[in-house]
Amino acid sequence: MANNWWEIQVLCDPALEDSIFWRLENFGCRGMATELKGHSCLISTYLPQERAQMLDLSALSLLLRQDALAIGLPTPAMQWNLIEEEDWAISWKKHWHPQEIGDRFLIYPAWLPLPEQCDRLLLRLDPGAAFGTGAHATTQLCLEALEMRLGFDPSDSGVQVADIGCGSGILSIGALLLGAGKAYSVDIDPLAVRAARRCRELNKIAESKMLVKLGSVERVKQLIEEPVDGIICNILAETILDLIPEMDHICKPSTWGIISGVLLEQAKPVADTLEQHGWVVATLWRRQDWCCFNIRRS
Ligand SMILES: C[S@@+](CC[C@H](N)C(=O)[O-])C[C@H]1O[C@@H](n2cnc3c(N)ncnc32)[C@H](O)[C@@H]1O
Repeated sequence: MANNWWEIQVLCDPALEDSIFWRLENFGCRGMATELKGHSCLISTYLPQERAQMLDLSALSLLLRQDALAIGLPTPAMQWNLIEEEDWAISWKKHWHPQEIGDRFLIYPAWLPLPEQCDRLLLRLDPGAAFGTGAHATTQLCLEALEMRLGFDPSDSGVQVADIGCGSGILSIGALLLGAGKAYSVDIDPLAVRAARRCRELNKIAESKMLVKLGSVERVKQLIEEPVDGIICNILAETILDLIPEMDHICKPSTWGIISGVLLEQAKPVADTLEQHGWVVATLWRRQDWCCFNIRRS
């Protein structure tokens, strides 16, 4: 069976070679090689694609930068790309299976025949190259947080949510399946926008109920007629820190938020920034190295 691989390259100060090797090895990388490039060292290694998602690789890159900063060395530059001749979108389908998340959801690959019986909310996906299969801890935390928020009250049908960084649209679709009335789903990646529209169709959701647009918080601001009831945002902490001030423009005193994509060690600056912008962190959930903030306006 053919596999795709992440090819990871790190250009670093030679003094960092050992610690970077250690990090990469612990991450599950194989076949490491180094070569000198002028005064720098280029480490190349490979990781089976199913072992990591982009968010994990971004987190690894951040960790390498932090290691270097801690000992006063120049920060390394890490880049990665998928390699394999065959079309990986076809290849990874073989590895992706239905997955139960929380108490309510069954994430279900689009290409499988529908189950005859199912007592869960069937969330059908064909994310292609976009993030959001439900396999990542942060996506799971957000879906579970949505379960706590929605689905108990018939008035949820009036609830409007903004899904910032929607990827495949998994969280918007989850919110709508739980009873929310409308989702504004935005992403800066055109591939994600295409995938989210495809997944909207797969789940037979009307376009008017799930607006999928290229952009970010500012795009939601243009689309909405009134502030949203809920904000869902699963992006890396660095981006979230930039987006928090923007969120003020789309919320009202009763707006709640579900914020994830944050590594545990980044929780404090994110919590501080949220508080500075009028949010109260009601609960902080963790899974593996990741956390999810359940927030509300103060
Ligand atoms: C970790 S994925 C989350 C996907 C999906 N919401 C989930 O929970 O699985 C983050 C997504 O945010 C998008 N993104 C990154 N920066 C963004 C920004 N400033 N505004 C909107 N989307 C952004 C990326 O393109 C990516 O699709």
